Amino acid sequence: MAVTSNSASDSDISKLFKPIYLKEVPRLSNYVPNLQTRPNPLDHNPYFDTHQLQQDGFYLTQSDLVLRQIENDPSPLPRFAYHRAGPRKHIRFEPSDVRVAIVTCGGLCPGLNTVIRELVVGLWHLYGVRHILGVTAGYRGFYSTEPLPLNPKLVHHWHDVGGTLLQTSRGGFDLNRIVDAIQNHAFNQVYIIGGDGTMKGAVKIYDEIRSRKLEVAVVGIPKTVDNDVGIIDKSFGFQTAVEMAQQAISAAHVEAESAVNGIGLVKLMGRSTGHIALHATLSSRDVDCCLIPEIDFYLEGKGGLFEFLGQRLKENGHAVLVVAEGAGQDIIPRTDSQKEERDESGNLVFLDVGEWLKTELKHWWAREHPHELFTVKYIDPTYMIRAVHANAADNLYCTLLAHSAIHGVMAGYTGFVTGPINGNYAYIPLEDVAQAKNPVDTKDHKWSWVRSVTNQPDFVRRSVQRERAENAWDLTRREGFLSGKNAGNMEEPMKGGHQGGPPSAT
Ligand SMILES: Nc1ncnc2c1ncn2[C@@H]1O[C@H](COP(=O)(O)OP(=O)(O)OP(=O)(O)O)[C@@H](O)[C@H]1O
Ligand SMILES: O=P(O)(O)OC[C@H]1O[C@](O)(CO)[C@@H](O)[C@@H]1O
Ligand SMILES: [Mg+2]
Repeated sequence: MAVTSNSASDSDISKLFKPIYLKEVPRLSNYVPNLQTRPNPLDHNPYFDTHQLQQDGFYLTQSDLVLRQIENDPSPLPRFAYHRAGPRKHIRFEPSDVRVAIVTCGGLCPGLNTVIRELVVGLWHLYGVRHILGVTAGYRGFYSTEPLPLNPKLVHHWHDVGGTLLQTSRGGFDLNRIVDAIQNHAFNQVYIIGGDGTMKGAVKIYDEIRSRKLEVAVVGIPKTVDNDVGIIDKSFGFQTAVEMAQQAISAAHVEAESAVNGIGLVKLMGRSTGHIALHATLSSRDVDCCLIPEIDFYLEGKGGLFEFLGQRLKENGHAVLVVAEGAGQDIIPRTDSQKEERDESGNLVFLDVGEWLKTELKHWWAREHPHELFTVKYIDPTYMIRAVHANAADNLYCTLLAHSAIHGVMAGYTGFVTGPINGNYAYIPLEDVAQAKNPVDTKDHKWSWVRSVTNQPDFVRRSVQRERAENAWDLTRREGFLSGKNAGNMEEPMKGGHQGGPPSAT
């Protein structure tokens, strides 16, 4: 179909479109010689209309693609396409030979049990696989515990339960012992469900399996309540977490409104990204200020948080403040040992930004208005937003994810991740997903929308000014060193540990 326009000829329009590059996903046949091809057992599945299966369109082919960038903007960045997820006419595994391992790693996320359930049920009923084992307690479970045999009857109610009934853990990634265990148990399909760290581990497992030339397919199913995995539209469990966060915000609002000069402070999960805080703020509309890791903020002085909250208290008598756990970590004073503290997976242990803000708010008020009533009600729902079962939308999402993963693996894809891109499920190279991050884009309209809803200060401009001030300081210092002048007299610029005053250059 030709694209037409009133202002340009067809050929002019076609020149506007940038080329599209296909992101190929590895296949077992790339390194396993003489891999057999078999008809898909769905051909004879009583639940599928066999006549319809023979029609074009049910089985997906190499030409079924999903575009990552559906808008055609003038930026020089290339556009990418991925193979669409779904059943293929031919598969690469004999179902009776399949031995499946399913593992969950990292923090909890609503929907984990749904994904496990749907993997088991899908493998069993769609492809007739009977050897399905759950590796317990995360990566370390491969070499430290006996796997748990799974079947549809056992997992029947799992989608109704929060957490992961296979258990999870952080740390314990011992590559050789994991791949040895995969060999010893004769697993030939490994389904790895986890977040960014888990996906990095999955890449290493896939590389090792490939270098040992094992006939083992590896698929990653991205899980993260923080929504910090890139390329895919959003991760499962995220919507449920945002919904749960509403309850905390609503309680904070009630508490704040019922007090004289009341501040309701809610801390929400979000280690390096503020998606939960941002989405909860936009959907709640009770929030006066939202602080996320992607935006620097400061407390005192012109344009600071205190000035803004003071104004809100004057106007409305109360204010609600939502803060993502990773926000402000660079300005909370910490000891040297706190600077080094890491969890078992190597993630930096954060200080409680909510507790810190609560204390600072109280000090500020006592200083500025010593004779006026003031209350801060701090709500930290932490695990309550993720230790629940998935809502309806996430349950459906988890089911489609699990089935997409199964179809891809049975077709012989490996080293891949499945997830929705622009609403269509796709197969994406594992390595790409392990590297991709998904920070909140503070330059796009969604963040502007947050600011228009809250009217909070433009910390962006301030932080840019601070950056400029620091760069200017660096330049001066370098020049000082080069010219040998004043080098020893320079003071350090304001960094972590200060009380959040505005940059001196402002
Ligand atoms: N770079 C890495 N290489 C290999 N394994 C890793 C790497 N990073 C993390 N892992 C392993 O992946 C597992 C999960 O990692 P982590 O605890 O960081 O959670 P995650 O998958 O990022 O999930 P989330 O952060 O959403 O809770 C752990 O067993 C950890 O040892
Ligand atoms: O206390 P845990 O289980 O390590 O998990 C906490 C972390 O997990 C996450 O939910 C996901 O990474 C983060 O938001 C949070 O920092
Ligand atoms: Mg992580």
